[in-house]
Amino acid sequence: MLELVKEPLPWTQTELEAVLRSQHRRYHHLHPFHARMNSGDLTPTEVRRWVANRFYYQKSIPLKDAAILSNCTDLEVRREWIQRIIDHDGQAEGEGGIEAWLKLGKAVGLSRQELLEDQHVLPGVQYAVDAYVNFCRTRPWIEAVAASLTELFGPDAIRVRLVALEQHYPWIDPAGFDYFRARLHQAPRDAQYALKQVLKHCRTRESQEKAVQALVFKCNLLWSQLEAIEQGDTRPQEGHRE
Ligand SMILES: O=C(O)c1cc(C(=O)O)c2c(n1)C(=O)C(=O)c1cc(C(=O)O)[nH]c1-2
Repeated sequence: MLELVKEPLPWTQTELEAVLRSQHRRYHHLHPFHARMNSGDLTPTEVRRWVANRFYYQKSIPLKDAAILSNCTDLEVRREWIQRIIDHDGQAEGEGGIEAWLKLGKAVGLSRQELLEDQHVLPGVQYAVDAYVNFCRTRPWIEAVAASLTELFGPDAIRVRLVALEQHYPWIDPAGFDYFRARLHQAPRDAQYALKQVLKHCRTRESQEKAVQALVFKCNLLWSQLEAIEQGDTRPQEGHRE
């Protein structure tokens, strides 16, 4: 007898948005490392480890956005999305988010060279971030757009972090915090645009579930990144090898 396989009904846009927003529970603001950062308990070594390793994420963001552009067949989306690359790279020397993160590096005692040469990048961070770039290179562009939706949750976390850094870490030059201030207006704009695209393009239940999976994947990357940073370098140090 022929059995009809019932496709699950698509979610409405409101339902899809609610499922996407509910992934907040997986976001890295809940990680113990961020909790310790916000209560002022990180040592200078741990702050530097975080800044140096997050720089690897920051500098990979334009690579993943360029990958999205290269896969995106929609001219209007490309026209908007390109702004993200400009925000990070700037349009001239001394501009852009990557430069601002280098300034944060300087404020915590890390040289440009140390950051640009990945001198302190942990294997776990490198693998996690590279997996995100690879995801955006190989998956349909709308899934990569969905993965960027962690930025729906970012501004609240950054607001709390900014106050905590200024309050608990007086040894950091506050000029280093400009990066976070810029993200407070860039991230909501970016997240709203990305959400609009996902709601518009993901109309079947299958594509909607793929979008949610992409967001979960991205939350897991951010979580793994902090796990590695929390753990620190467990490799044998130079001179201690057999
Ligand atoms: O500091 C943070 O907690 C945080 C989180 C995220 C995020 O949620 O992915 C981003 C950023 N910062 C950020 O600075 C940034 O440029 C950025 C780009 C993206 C993205 O996936 O397109 N996420 C984030």
